Amino acid sequence: MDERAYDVVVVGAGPTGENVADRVKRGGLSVAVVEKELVGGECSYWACIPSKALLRPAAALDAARGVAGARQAVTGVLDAGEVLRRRDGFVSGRVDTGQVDWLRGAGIDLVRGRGRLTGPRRVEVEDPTGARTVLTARHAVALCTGSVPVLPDIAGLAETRPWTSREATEAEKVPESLVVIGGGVVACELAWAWRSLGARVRLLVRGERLLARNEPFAGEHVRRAMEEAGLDVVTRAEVREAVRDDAGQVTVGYTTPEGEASVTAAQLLVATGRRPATGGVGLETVGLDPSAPIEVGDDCRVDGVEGGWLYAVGDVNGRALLTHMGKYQARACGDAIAARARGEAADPAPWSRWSATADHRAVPQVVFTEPEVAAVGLTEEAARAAGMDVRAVDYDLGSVAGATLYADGYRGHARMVVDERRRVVVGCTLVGPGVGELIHAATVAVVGEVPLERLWHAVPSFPTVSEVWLRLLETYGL
Ligand SMILES: Cc1cc2nc3c(=O)[nH]c(=O)nc-3n(C[C@H](O)[C@H](O)[C@H](O)COP(=O)(O)OP(=O)(O)OC[C@H]3O[C@@H](n4cnc5c(N)ncnc54)[C@H](O)[C@@H]3O)c2cc1C
Ligand SMILES: NC(=O)c1ccc[n+]([C@@H]2O[C@H](COP(=O)([O-])OP(=O)(O)OC[C@H]3O[C@@H](n4cnc5c(N)ncnc54)[C@H](O)[C@@H]3O)[C@@H](O)[C@H]2O)c1
Repeated sequence: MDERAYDVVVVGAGPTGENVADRVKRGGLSVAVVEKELVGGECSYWACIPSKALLRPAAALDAARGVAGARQAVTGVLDAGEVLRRRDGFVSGRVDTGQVDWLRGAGIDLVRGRGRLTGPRRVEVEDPTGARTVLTARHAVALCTGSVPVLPDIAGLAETRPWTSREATEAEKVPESLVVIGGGVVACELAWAWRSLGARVRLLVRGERLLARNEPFAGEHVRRAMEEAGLDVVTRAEVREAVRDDAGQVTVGYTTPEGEASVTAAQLLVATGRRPATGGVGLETVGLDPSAPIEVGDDCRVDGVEGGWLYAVGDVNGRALLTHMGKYQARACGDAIAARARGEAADPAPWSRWSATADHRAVPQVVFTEPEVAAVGLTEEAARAAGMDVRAVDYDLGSVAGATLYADGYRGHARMVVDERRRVVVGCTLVGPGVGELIHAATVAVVGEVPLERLWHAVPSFPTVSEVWLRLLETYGL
């Protein structure tokens, strides 16, 4: 068996693994990345990139339709074939040559195959032909294996061969109709995308509202827009069973407080969450329980491993399932590995460069529905649950001058959550067309713990939608 030694071995070449490898290489260490599928990971080929490519044309069309004068120039509907072709361009035919070239250029070795820990600092890789290579790591192994979709235990569901986010982002044809189980980000974005391309869509949501992790008004705005677009949203729906008939149609039976109901469609998408991809990675060979979540510190070093050489970074540690947060963790972790290899302690104290501190209080996220939902930090409810004395300040985004210019009849809402003891912003949620590009200002305020009195001097330009900051501060009482 081929055996090679490196300073660092990274398992998984998604955005997280690529960034860990990049940082340790910049830190002067040799590094190999193991990848079983495509360099670039889920994000590049079946998640962020193709889903946003599917959603962007509808947003562009809505933007034009929202402005008198431009509206009259838009007389047709989306060209679904062109949208799918554009999406295909972004995933490069699911060939990873470009990303492999980047790895090579950065001096990072790629080992294709499935990686598995077989003991301390040891990773065995099996390639598709069955050939095995052993990689040993002088300093660290970083598991960056991502996450996999969860299929709930519903009678008949697996036999219907439902779409997960993979099939829903790579489909080559618009289904005539689609049932979606779930009310989170994947469900909302992909329901919206396929509706915009012409599918009849029904969303079956178990809870009371869409996007339940966000401020309640976020889901309410999105639901209203969906219903206006002819998308059917059923809340408090408990799915009982699913069956696909000989003609290929899927029927899903569900129960609501009003009674039993069913829906038949050409396709079914299950979007009920994701779990860390820890299956078969050999955690038991290094003394960890493979059925338990991997516990890590803020430098992503795994707790309970003798010698402290194992790290778990990105989706696999379950801290914040977002590409930008995986990359952020990768920068902290990669720099910590490189510093420790130089003999430095690299203490992951809060806000040090070796700590992913923002994971706890300042995770930004944009949901690319129409309206968009952009949020960072804590919701009012989460802040109260954390024991903070907070005040939520609300403002109708549609009455900001910049918003009225941006779109006729602009509808949106903003909430700023203020920690009253420290008089700093701990959370912000914006809902409305184009708000995704506004959220970074809030992220800076939250991470910087900027006192409101100083924030007052951050003057937003007139007439931009960002003037909502002035209005929020005035509403607060400044
Ligand atoms: C539909 C959808 C849309 C999304 N949209 C967004 C978005 O707009 N913005 C955002 O920030 N996040 C988004 N996300 C989340 C984002 O995709 C993930 O947070 C991100 O991909 C995590 O990166 P990662 O590198 O940790 O894992 P992944 O991207 O999953 O990469 C893990 C890699 O490890 C490889 N691997 C796994 N096991 C092994 C093994 N044993 N050996 C070798 N290789 C292995 C896999 O093949 C894969 O390439 C979306 C997710 C979904 C499902
Ligand atoms: N734009 C973005 O940033 C973006 C886009 C897509 C995905 N993501 C990330 O991917 C991750 C996964 O997204 P997701 O939407 O799959 O997960 P999620 O956890 O956000 O939502 C899961 C949904 O499924 C429902 N659900 C769970 N079990 C169910 C069951 N048995 N029956 C019916 N409904 C059930 C939940 O109530 C919830 O509505 C998220 O953490 C998100 O951060 C991000």
